[in-house]
Amino acid sequence: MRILVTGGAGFIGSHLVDKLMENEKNEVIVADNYFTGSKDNLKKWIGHPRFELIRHDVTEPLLIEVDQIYHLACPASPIFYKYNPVKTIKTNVIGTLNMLGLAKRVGARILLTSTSEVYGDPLVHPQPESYWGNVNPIGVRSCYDEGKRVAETLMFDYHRQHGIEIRIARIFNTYGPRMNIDDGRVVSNFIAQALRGEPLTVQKPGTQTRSFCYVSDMVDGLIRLMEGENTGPINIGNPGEFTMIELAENVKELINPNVEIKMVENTPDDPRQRKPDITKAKELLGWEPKVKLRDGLPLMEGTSD
Ligand SMILES: NC(=O)c1ccc[n+]([C@@H]2O[C@H](COP(=O)([O-])OP(=O)(O)OC[C@H]3O[C@@H](n4cnc5c(N)ncnc54)[C@H](O)[C@@H]3O)[C@@H](O)[C@H]2O)c1
Ligand SMILES: O=c1ccn([C@@H]2O[C@H](COP(=O)(O)OP(=O)(O)O[C@H]3OC[C@@H](O)[C@H](O)[C@H]3O)[C@@H](O)[C@H]2O)c(=O)[nH]1
Repeated sequence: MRILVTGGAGFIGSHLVDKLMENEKNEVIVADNYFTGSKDNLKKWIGHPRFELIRHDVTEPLLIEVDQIYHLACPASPIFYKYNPVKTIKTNVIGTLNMLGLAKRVGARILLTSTSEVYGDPLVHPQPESYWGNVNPIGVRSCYDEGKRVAETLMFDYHRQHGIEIRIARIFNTYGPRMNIDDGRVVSNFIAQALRGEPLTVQKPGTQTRSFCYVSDMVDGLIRLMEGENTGPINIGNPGEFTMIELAENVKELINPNVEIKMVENTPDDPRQRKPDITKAKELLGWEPKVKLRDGLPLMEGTSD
C-alpha cells in the first residue's frame, strides 16, 4: 500500500506517519510545505527505504501514484490560520481540490481531516454529525471553518459525481507531544507557561468548554475510518468536557502547583461550548478514546516524541 500523508510534518500527521510505518507493507510519502510543521517531527524516518518526504504546497497539483491519501495539510492553530487567512482558505479549497483530482486520476481513497469547527458556536450540545452548525461566514475564523466546510462539500461532490472513495473525520481538539510549543493552542500554551513558571492565560470568560483527545487515540480513529466502509463525516474526539478554568487548574496541579491563573481578553467568535457525540464512531468504527485528560497531560511535559 502506498500512502500519501499531506501535512505529515505537523503534529497529528507525524504521529499518523509513525503508526503507518509500523506496518511493513506500507510505503509512506509525506507532502508538506513546513508552514507549521517541521522535518524534525519525522527525523526517525528520513532515509528509510519505505519513506519519502516532499516539500510541496497542496495549493499546487501533485502528480504521484498512491493508493490512499490522508489529507491533513492545513494550519490548525487559530494563531496560524488567521495569520494569512487568504492562504488558509486557498489551502482548504484549492488544496482539497488538488488532492481530490489526484485521488480521481489514480483511483485512490482519500480521507479529509475536517474539524469540530464546522459546528461553529454550536447551539446543539453535544454535537452529532447531523447538526449543520452555527458558523459566521465573514468572521476572522471563517477562512478555517468555512474553508473546511467547502472542503467537505468538495469531497461529497467528487464522491457523488466521480465515484471517488471518500472518508471525512471531524476532529475535536487534540493534544500530545510534538505540538509546537509556540503553537498558541490552549493545551500547549498552558503546559509551556507552567514549565516556565509563568501565569496560565485563561481567555475570558473561562467558562467556555472544549473536549480534548490524546493524539494516539486520534491516530487510531483516523486509521479505522480510512480502513472501514463508511464515508463519514464521523466525529473523532474525546467526550470529556472541561471549562478552560478547569483545564488550567488541572495543568497547575499536575505540572506546576506554584503558577498563577490569569484572566486575559479573548478573540472574536470563540465557540462557547464543544463536545463530540461519538455514537457513530463507536458503532461504525468500534472506536472510543482510551486516554483521559489527567493521564495525557503529564505525557506532554518536556517531551518531543
Ligand atoms: N489538532 C487539532 O486539535 C485539530 C482539530 C481539528 C482538525 N484538525 C485538522 O487536522 C490536521 C492536522 O492538524 P495539526 O494539529 O497536526 O496541525 P499542524 O499545524 O501541526 O499540521 C499541519 C501541517 O500541514 C502543513 N501545511 C499547512 N499548509 C500547507 C500547504 N498549503 N501545503 C502543504 N502543507 C501544508 C503544515 O506545515 C503542517 O505540517 C489539519 O487539517 C487540521 O485542520 C486538527
Ligand atoms: O492561552 C490560551 C489559549 C486559548 N484559550 C482558550 O482555549 C480554548 C481553545 O482554544 P484553542 O486555540 O486551543 O483551540 P480552538 O478550540 O479555539 O480551535 C481549535 O479547534 C479545533 C481545530 O480545528 C483547531 O485545532 C483549532 O481551530 C478557547 O476557548 C480559547 O479562548 C485560553 O484560554 N488560553
